[in-house]
Amino acid sequence: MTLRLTVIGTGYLGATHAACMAELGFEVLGVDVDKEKIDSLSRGELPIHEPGLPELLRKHTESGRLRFTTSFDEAGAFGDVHFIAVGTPQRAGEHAADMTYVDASVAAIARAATKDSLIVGKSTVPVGSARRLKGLVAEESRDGVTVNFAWNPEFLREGFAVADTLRPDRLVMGSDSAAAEATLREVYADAISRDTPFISTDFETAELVKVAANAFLATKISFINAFSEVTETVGGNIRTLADAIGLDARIGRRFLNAGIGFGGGCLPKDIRALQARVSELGLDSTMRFLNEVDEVNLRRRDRAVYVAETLLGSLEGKKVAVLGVAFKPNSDDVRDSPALDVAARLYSSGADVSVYDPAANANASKRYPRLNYVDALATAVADADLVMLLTEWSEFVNIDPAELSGVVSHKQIVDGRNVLNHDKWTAAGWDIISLGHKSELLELAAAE
Ligand SMILES: NC(=O)c1ccc[n+]([C@@H]2O[C@H](COP(=O)([O-])OP(=O)(O)OC[C@H]3O[C@@H](n4cnc5c(N)ncnc54)[C@H](O)[C@@H]3O)[C@@H](O)[C@H]2O)c1
Ligand SMILES: O=c1ccn([C@@H]2O[C@H](COP(=O)(O)OP(=O)(O)O[C@H]3O[C@H](CO)[C@@H](O)[C@H](O)[C@H]3O)[C@@H](O)[C@H]2O)c(=O)[nH]1
Repeated sequence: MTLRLTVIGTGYLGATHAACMAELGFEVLGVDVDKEKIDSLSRGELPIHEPGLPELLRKHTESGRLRFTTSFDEAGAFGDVHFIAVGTPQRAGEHAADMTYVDASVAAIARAATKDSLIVGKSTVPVGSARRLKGLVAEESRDGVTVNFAWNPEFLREGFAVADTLRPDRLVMGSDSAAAEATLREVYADAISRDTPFISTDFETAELVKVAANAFLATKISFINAFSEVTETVGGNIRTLADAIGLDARIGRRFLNAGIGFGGGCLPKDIRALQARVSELGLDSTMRFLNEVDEVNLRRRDRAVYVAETLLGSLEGKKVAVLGVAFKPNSDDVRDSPALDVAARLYSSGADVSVYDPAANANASKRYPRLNYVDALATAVADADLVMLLTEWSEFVNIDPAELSGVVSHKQIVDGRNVLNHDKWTAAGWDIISLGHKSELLELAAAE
């Protein structure tokens, strides 16, 4: 009989996992404590922006293969495998991860399970959590019901979440049970049949693989961004530098795009949680370099604000058009978004900030309601003293500068993501300043 799956937590990760598992042929029940979200998903309406996901959600809610509930009792009676996909945000005022939601959801589903089943953690957690949670499951599960436990970290990227889930580049599971491994191999049979590497290991390795991957990616971005501080001072082309080192197969070109740095619901909080966890383990200096990774990253945002302030003399009363506030293109996610942070800081310094993002305006306006959100690029840039491209949506990368030329007050643009063609913009009479590049214009403005 085909396995029945539940996915507990139906946010960016859980909604994707649930719909993709339905696409693979499983009967799936999504569970969340957020009733509004569950109602929306039950109607086949996706409350987030994720390319390809609305179609899958509609298809499988219509077919009945994918349902949603707020009831753990229903989930406990239904599921053979329960995936945990709830949030592990940074604790307020601390670096450590908040495990409240994971603990609560694992305990709740262990209590509710009325048949032998497997709980599989997917959320990103501090090392040592899985072994502790396995103990919690043993305490909470009912007499006569065997509830097994495994850890299966998730590596999907927002914007590519569907493809990454249906065609992952690797599968990692931590467990101490052959039965748990056999069940997860059944869940992932489709990917395994295409020779996707399936790494079966212990709990600690599985948990660490996840945070190590994100720490490495964050380090790679801050590495190139640290060099961008050098090229901003001495000259040189940061993109050519990245291309040239990226051609060394040991280094690779991906994740060497300099700009305003990384954000989102994962990399920033995960490097901080990793540092906090190793400090708890008494290894205070082991991950100290991640402090620097974080610092370099945050300095990029300072740089973007500095460039705007310097070009405009003072921000007071100046009109700045911000293009993009999502933490990356093809997403509506503004968690720890560098772009939104910069926009908010420009506003705090007195600028009149017009924001246009193809998908993230609504989420951004919940966080910073005072910015002026508009629903078209042309409206955002109208009469602007300065245009700042902060998230590299293709709509912005492909702008024809001639089309904006008559619309703005001053033809000056800051490329916060290093994606615009300087020659094209300069030929159209624009002053263009890219983060990571030395600029005479900026030096002149700073000297004034
Ligand atoms: N977003 C990603 O791309 C991604 C990728 C890999 C791993 N992760 C990890 O996955 C986890 C979830 O991330 P996310 O971005 O989907 O977060 P999210 O905030 O979008 O979703 C979390 C969901 O969990 C729900 N929830 C909270 N407590 C619950 C409970 N007790 N029972 C049921 N539902 C509950 C919330 O209502 C919310 O809908 C995090 O640990 C994150 O680090 C995320
Ligand atoms: O060269 C680069 C690449 C990325 N970024 C920025 O880095 C952030 C993160 O980008 P990305 O990693 O593509 O997005 P996420 O969806 O947050 O995915 C990361 O975090 C997820 C949650 O843990 C993991 O599952 C993924 O594997 C991991 O890539 C974004 O702000 C990007 O703009 C750069 O500044 N330069």
